[in-house]
Order: sequence, then structure tokens, then C-alpha cells
Amino acid sequence: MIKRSDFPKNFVFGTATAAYQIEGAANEDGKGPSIWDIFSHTPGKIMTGENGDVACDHYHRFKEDVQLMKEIGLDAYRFSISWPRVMPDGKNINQKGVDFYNRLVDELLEHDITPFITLYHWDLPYALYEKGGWLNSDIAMYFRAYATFMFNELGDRVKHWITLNEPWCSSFLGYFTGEHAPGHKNLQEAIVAAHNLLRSHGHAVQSFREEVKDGTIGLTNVVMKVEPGDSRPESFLAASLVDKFVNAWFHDPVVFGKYPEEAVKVYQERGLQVMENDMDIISTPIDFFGVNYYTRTLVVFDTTNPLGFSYVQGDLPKTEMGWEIYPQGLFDMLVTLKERYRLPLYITENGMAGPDKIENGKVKDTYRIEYLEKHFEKALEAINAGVNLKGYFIWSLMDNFEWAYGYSKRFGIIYVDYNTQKRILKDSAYWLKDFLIS
Ligand SMILES: N#[N+]C[C@@H]1[C@@H](O)[C@H](O)[C@@H](O)[C@@H]2O[C@H]12
Repeated sequence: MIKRSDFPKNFVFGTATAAYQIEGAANEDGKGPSIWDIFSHTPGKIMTGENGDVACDHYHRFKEDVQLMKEIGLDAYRFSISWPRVMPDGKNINQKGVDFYNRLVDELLEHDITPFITLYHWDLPYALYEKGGWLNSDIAMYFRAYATFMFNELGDRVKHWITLNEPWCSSFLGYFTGEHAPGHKNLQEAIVAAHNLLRSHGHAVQSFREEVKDGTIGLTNVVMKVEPGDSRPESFLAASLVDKFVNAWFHDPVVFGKYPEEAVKVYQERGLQVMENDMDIISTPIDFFGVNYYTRTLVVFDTTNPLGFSYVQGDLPKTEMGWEIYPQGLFDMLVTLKERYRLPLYITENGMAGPDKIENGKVKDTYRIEYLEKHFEKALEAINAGVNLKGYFIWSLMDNFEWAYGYSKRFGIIYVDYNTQKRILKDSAYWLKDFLIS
């Protein structure tokens, strides 16, 4: 049985959340609307018709939530700043919003919990969307100004920062498939948005180097283990190409200052415009990559699809999201990232949605304990294989607004009764508490 003491002494275990998914107070104390406030109120966008207006009411209950983190024994807590809460129009300061994050950081530090901040976890100020959002190259300057303000405001106490969470999702789910805010369905826009997201990342890193001399900063990507869904050589080729578009596209430019060759030609024909200095800015050196790992992606050669491939379902046991449970993929991707980029890594998200039910005041999420144990084991295996893995953040601290799925998917180690806002530690939280002292 794996123990906490098997991990390096300074390895951090934490949980992760995001502002729009837990805070609520969507229109309170001067907060401006985000693209997710508008998207979630647009009929037909959220499977359950729900929105993040109240969510977990974390804005008002953060002290209770920090107390629960302490009770579990977490070393660290990864959360995001709501850009429109601190800058309602994307530019001018809302002091009440800033005050909330000062209070949250101070509460964490008072409980010996290390804060890790994500500057952007998808909730773009709607006012900036109206100016073109991620399609407007000026967005990088707005993001740099926001980042600089937050570094100056919290950088004396917060030493670990992530610029963006999953730019692949922000760009391709937000602008190509339309599943996420702002709900566009335009491949060219997705490509442009992805490039502007990475430019914004680079500008924030440049500012960080000037503002927070003793801190570390990185980028968090969703990392998918892409595998062929059948044994045809063409499917192996398809998997390799998809890997370039979903993984390498958001890692290579940040480290090497250039997009993957196999993909750039495809995107240049579909609107990618790289201006002079863009790649130098994007590849401003970072201190780590954040790795959000959930499952693998299976692709097969498919001439009936214009892209030449199709996604297929695997036959491994699945979570409530329909994602295969595939811990080996975590090990494989950690080693791949280490060998290709030679950077320290944090698992900034890993976890599962489960069929969590309250029975006699308890949630027997044995499946989640098993899931976490297996992924912890693979993380330790990666460390023993030479990966400089520095921490592991479980997604998520508590059940929350699961984007287009509303509140129907429960990822938390803490159960949230949304009718009463009561928090109930699931068996996985008690398991984690014991693990953290093992
Ligand atoms: N879906 N899902 C769960 C989880 C989502 O809730 C996070 O906000 C994202 O960063 C990432 O997609 C992973």
C-alpha cells in the first residue's frame, strides 16, 4: 500500500478548484460578468440548465472551506482568480474583489496551506469578449496588465503561479466545438485564440520575472495520452498527428519557441498568423509545466472524416464523464513530458466524477479512493523513473459547477448539498487524511 512517506519530503499534495466553478456571488460586490456568466445563462448551453450564480457559495464560505482543507491535512491549494471580479471591465480595479483574494490568501497562510494561483481558468471578462476577446491581439496587453496587478497585490505571499489553465480548452472548446464559452464554432478563430492565449501567457511570464523575484510560474495544459484505437499503421500515424495538435501545440512553443512542424502547416492554411517576436514572447522561460491528466484518447484512421481520423471509445472501466480509467497514461505522459521538455512538473489536476450518493450521512466513494491510489502509484513510479514531479493536486476539493454539465458531475472529495450548501467529507477525504500522515 502506497504511503505519503514514499514521496519526496518536499512533495506537495493539494486539491484544485476554479473561481467560476465554486465562488458564486456572480453579481456581488462589483464583480463584472464573465463569458461563462453569459454562456451559462444562454438556453441550451448547459446540459442541466444550471449556472454558476451561486455554485458552492465559496465567496461567502471560504473560511469554512479552508478549515476543511486543514482538517484533511492538505499542504497546498490551487485556485483561480476571477479576472472580472478584480477587473469588472477587464481593466479597472474593483477593490472589493481584490479584497476577497487577499482574505483567501491570508486564510490559507494562517492555516499553513500553500496557495497556488491560476490567473486564468476560462472566465474572461465579458467586456473584453466584446472587444474581440482572445481573437483580438490586444488581449495580451490586457492580460499582462491584469497579471502584473495580481503579482503586485499577492506576490509578497503567493510564490507559485500558473498563467493559464488548459489553453486547448479555452481555444478549441470555446471557439471550435462551441461546447464551452463563448460557444463559437470556427476553426480559424480557435487557432487565432490559441495563439493569443500563448502570447498572453508569455507576456505574463515576462512581467512575473520583474515583479516576483522569488516565485515560480508555469503553464497548465490538459495532457491527453493519445493512442491508436486499432492496429492499422494509419491509425498509429493518426494518433501521432493528433498528439501534435492537442499536446505538442501547447507545449513546444513555450519551450522551443516554435510550433510542431507537422501541425503548423495545417494551421497556417487556416488562419494562423505569427507576428515578429511572438515566439520569443511565448517561449519566455517558465519554471514548470502543470499537468492536468484524466484519461487517454483513442483515434483511428478514418477517410470518411475530413480530418482523416475519428475518436473511438475504449473498453476500460469509465468514470461518470465516460472517460476511461487509465493510470498508465499518467506515467507515460509524465515521462514523455520530462524527456521532451526537461522541466519540473506538477500534476495540477487529476480526479474522477463518480456516482456519489449520500447514504446515512456518508458518501462511500470507494471507487474514487481506488482511482486516486492507482494514480498516486503511477506518479510515484514516474518519480522513481527520474521525473522531477513536485506535487499532485486532486481535482477537486469539492463538488462544483462542471461547465457544460452543470452540477450533474461530482468530482469533489467533499460532497456539496447545493440545496443547503452543506459540505460532507466523502470517504475519499478521510482516506486522503490518513494517507497524508502515512
Ligand atoms: N471535465 N472536467 C473536470 C475538470 C474541469 O472541472 C476543470 O475546470 C478543467 O481544468 C479540466 O477539465 C477538467
